[in-house]
Amino acid sequence: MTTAARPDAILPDGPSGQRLVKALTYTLNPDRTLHRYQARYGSAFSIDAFGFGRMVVLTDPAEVKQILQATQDVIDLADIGVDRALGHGSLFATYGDAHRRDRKLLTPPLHGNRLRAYEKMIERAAECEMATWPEGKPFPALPSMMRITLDVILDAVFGAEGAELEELRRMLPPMVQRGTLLAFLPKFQRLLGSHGPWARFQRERARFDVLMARLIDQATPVLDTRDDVLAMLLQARYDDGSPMSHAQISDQMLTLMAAGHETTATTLAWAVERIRRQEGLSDRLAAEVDEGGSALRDSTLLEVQRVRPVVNLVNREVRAENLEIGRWRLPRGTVVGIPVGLLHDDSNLFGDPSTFNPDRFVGAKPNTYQWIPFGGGVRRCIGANFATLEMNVVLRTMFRDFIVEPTTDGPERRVTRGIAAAPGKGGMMIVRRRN
Ligand code: HEM
Repeated sequence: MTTAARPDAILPDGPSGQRLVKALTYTLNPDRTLHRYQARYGSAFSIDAFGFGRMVVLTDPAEVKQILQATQDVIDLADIGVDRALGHGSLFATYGDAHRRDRKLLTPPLHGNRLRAYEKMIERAAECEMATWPEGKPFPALPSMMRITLDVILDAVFGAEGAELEELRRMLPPMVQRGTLLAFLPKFQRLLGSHGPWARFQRERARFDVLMARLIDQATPVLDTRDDVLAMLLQARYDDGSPMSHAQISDQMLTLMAAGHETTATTLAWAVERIRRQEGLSDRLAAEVDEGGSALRDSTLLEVQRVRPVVNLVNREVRAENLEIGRWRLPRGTVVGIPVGLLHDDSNLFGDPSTFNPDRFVGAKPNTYQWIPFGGGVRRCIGANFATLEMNVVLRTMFRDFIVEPTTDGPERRVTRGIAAAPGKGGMMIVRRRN
C-alpha cells in the first residue's frame, strides 16, 4: 500500500520504475500484464497506461460494483481528451448533467421497439456479405464482419444512401482508427506538421462534417418517413424544447460509428473463433435456427463476451474531493480502471471460468455488475441492445445458410487493434452452404 501525491490518499501498490516501459508493456499485452499484477499485488494495484497516466485498477467485485453504481458527481468517465478526435459534443466528451441530457436524447433511437425496425436491414446486410463467402476454403471472419457492421451503421444510424454512403464507407474506418490513436497519443499530433497524421485527420474530419451537413439536408424534409438514428436525433428535443445543434449531432454520429463498428465486428469474429472450437456447438446452433429458437444463440453470445471481451478496461475518474472505497482513499483526479477480463475470470463469480461453456447462461441472466463487456452504471454502453440484436441476427443468418466447420486448431491469441482486442488471425473460418 502506498500513500502518494496527496498526503491523505491511500492508493494500492504497483510496479515502479520506467513508466514509459511499464505503459508499453501493458499496451502490448494487457491481458497477461494485468493477470501478472493481480497475482503479485492482489485485487487492487496501480499501473501506468498511455492516455490515462497512473491508474488504480480494482478487481474486487464489491468495489467494482460501488464504482459502477456511483453517481456522476462522485466518479465519471475519465477525461483523456477524446474530444480531440470525436468533438466536444461526443457522449464520450461530456460529463455530469450535460452527459445526462445528451444521453436522454440518444437513448430512444437505440432501444425498445425502434430496434425491430433494424432487424430486416441487418439480415439483408449479412446476406449480402455472406453471398461472397468461399466454400471449403479458410478465410478470416473479421474483415467480413467489419463490412457487415459498417453497412448496418451507415444504414440504421446515418440513413446514408448514394454518393454519401459510398464516400463514408471508404473514409470512416481509417479515419476512426487514426482518430483513436491520436486521442490516446496526443504527442503524435505535432508529428510531421501539415503532412502528419493529425493534419490528415483534421482534413478528414472537415470532410465528414460536410457529408453530415448533406445527410441532414436530405433527411430534414422527410423526417417522418425515416427510421434511422440521425432522423430521430434531428427530431429530438431537450427538456427546454431546444434541439441538438447540427455540430453536436455530427459529433454524436462519429461517436456511434467509433464505438459501435469495430467492437461489434470483433465480438462476432470471436464468436466464430470460439464456436468452431466447441465440439458439436455449430450443429446445435444450426438445429436451433431451424426450430425457430434462440436460447442457445443468446447464451453463446453472452459466453463469448465473457471469455473474450473486446474492450479490456472500463475507466473512470474521481470527481469528488475523496472517494472512500474498500481500503482505499482515492483523491479527486484519480483514474480508476476496471479490467473486464479479470472480473470475468474470477472463479467466485463464474464456476470453472476458463472453460468456454455456452450453456452456462441458458435460462440464467448474467449479473450486470459482474458480466460487464458493455461496462456498467450510467455510462453503460448505450448501443448494447443494438449490438446484441445485430450479433444475434448475423449469427442466425449464418447458421441458417451455412455449415460452419469445426476445427482442432489451438485458440487464436488476442491482439489489440484500434479499439478492440481481436483474434490474432481474424477468426479463421471454413463454411459450406446448406441446401
Ligand atoms: C459488442 C459491441 C460493443 C461493445 C463490446 C461495447 C462496449 C462498450 C463499453 C465497454 C463502453 C464503456 C462503458 C462504461 O464506461 O461503463 C461503451 C460505451 C459506449 N458505447 Fe458501446 N460497445 C459495443 C457496441 C456499441 C454500439 C453498436 C454502439 C452504437 C451504435 C455503441 C455506442 C457506445 C457509446 C455512445 C458509448 C458511450 C456511452 C456513455 O458514455 O454514456 N457501442 N461501449
